[in-house]
Amino acid sequence: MEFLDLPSLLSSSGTVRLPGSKSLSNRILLLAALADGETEVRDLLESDDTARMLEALEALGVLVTRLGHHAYRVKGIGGEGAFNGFPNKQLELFLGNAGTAFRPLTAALALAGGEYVLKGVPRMHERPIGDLVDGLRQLGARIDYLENPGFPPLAIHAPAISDVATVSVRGDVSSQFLTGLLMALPLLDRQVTVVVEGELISKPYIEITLAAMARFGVTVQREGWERFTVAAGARYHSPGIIYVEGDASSASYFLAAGLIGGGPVRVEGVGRDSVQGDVAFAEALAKMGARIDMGDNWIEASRPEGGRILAVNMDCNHIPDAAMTLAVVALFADGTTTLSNIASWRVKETDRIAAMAIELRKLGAEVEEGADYLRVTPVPRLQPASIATYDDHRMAMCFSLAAFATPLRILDPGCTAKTFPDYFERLAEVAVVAPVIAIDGPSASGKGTVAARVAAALGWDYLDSGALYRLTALAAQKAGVAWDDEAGVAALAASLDVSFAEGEVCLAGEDVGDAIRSEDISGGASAVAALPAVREALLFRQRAFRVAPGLVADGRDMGSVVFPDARVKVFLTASAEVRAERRYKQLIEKGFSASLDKILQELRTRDERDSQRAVAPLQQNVDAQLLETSNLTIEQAVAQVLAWQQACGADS
Ligand SMILES: O=C(O)C1=C[C@@H](OP(=O)(O)O)[C@@H](O)[C@H](O)C1
Ligand SMILES: C=C(OP(=O)(O)O)C(=O)O
Repeated sequence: MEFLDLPSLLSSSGTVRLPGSKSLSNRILLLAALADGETEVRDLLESDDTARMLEALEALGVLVTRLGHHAYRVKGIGGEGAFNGFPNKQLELFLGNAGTAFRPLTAALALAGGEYVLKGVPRMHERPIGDLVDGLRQLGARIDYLENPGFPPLAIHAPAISDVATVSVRGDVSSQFLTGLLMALPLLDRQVTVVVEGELISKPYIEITLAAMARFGVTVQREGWERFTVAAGARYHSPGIIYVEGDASSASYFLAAGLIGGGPVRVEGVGRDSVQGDVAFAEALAKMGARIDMGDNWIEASRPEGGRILAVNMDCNHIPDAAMTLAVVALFADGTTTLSNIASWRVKETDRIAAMAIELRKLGAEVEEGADYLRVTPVPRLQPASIATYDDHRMAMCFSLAAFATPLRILDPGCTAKTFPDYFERLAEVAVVAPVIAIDGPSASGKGTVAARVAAALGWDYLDSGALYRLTALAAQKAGVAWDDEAGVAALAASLDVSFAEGEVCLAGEDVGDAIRSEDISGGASAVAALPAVREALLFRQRAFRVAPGLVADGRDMGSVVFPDARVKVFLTASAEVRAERRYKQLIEKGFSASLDKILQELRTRDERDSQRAVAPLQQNVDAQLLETSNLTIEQAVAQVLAWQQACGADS
């Protein structure tokens, strides 16, 4: 599985231009398709969810022209006279996991006339749609469930339109059912009132629907949240050019980064004037201690000097998507945070209450999960973990913020494509990562000594990566896990409790420097090194050393594979003769007998093998500084690395 390893994040600041709002993009595309005239949609979100809507509209016969720079021209199919439906009347459509495509298109196609099959990804087939179908059937729609009653996939047939004037729809599972009905009603050309049954959830999304319909010339009469009436003769008319606001839910990750990492972090594209309910996330964040500044089209979040992050009890029904971000902010709070009235989380991209609880616990937090709430109690030190994302873009995005507390691995990071394909690139622009100095070099070059001393001088952590396979073999032996038990050894490798200092290698607090050099463990090291899952786990374990204030790592592939983004990369070497002499002196000092000639011979053979091997051959990378230490003392070599580090700036 694809993964992305995030190092510890130290601080945040900067500005992010938000991608277009998913909720607005898909509504505007559908309304533009149903309207008369051409609509130029600017700043459209380009992501999986909007791609599904665009594909569907084009398959239905709507002419869409891509103008570039997130602009699209949609030629509406509306016009004078009765609505005749879409040009293509018999189709199977695949709508992925896009609720904002599936629900509104179900309603529009059920009333438009035609034979359609609507499908999605397996998870979409577990997301309810029965309340919408029930509402549409009252109007005469003919819809069959192809698998489980109440769930997609659906077969839609030409309707036998009834003349009822009032229909009811349940609003307590998803507001998208009411949205879908309202958007489709102008196709009927007569007055219909929708009565909402049950407490409507996610209310601000209905405001988005009403605002979008209004931009296309249809005003819905409403009585609070209970009754909505679309008048006879209501028709969608193109507004000509329409701009899509930035996505307020996507803004939540950056605003939260502003609070957790200090900020200020500014998002552009939404602000005071937004029609999206998720701008209320800013208020929620303010309750947790953020300083929020807002303009017409921007919001900025920061942490006041010396400010703490405060635990809250909050009803999050009005911000179901952005509230997931609060659950991760809660990891940094000064007590227990409770997010309530979020039952709808259970029927979204995944069961988000369950998924959130499982993944937060992996980091060490204490979590209580209820039918419609989540309670998070943080711990002083979070632990590195591999975070599963359940094909849920928001799981990937909100958990990235936990990197302000610990390095972590995000599994399947590509799932952000649902609404935010380049999320992690944007995050990298506003987050400062823990610095790392990567020192690679041949054996006996003295890189370990230099690296450990540089780390001590800077007060940073030190990683002797060369010892890790040996340590894994030893840890497995101690735990009674066989060296060929791939999953067992990988699990141990991922959570190896090791620490390094000059001349010392500790496993669970015990110095095992000599134990890992035994012949037995050497054999174990090569056995476990052959297991792919162990290699992957150790890659993460190495990266998990990258914590504040910084890391000095030595090995053979530190700069090329493990920390390719290290700002200071050093290739530390010395002539084979000098290295042989250093090794010889070391052995003699320890009381071993040794032959200089033999050591030299062995070193040459090893150098040859290391530089010839196919995987990560030992060589100086183009971006590494050469530190030739044949004529340098250890102190001089250390001073040189420190000078390079300083030249990179204090935050490198
Ligand atoms: O109408 C919309 O654009 C949305 C409504 C909300 O769903 P529910 O009404 O199902 O809570 C929200 O979670 C979803 O991401 C988008
Ligand atoms: C619930 C979400 O999506 P959908 O539009 O598919 O309902 C979401 O984006 O968090």
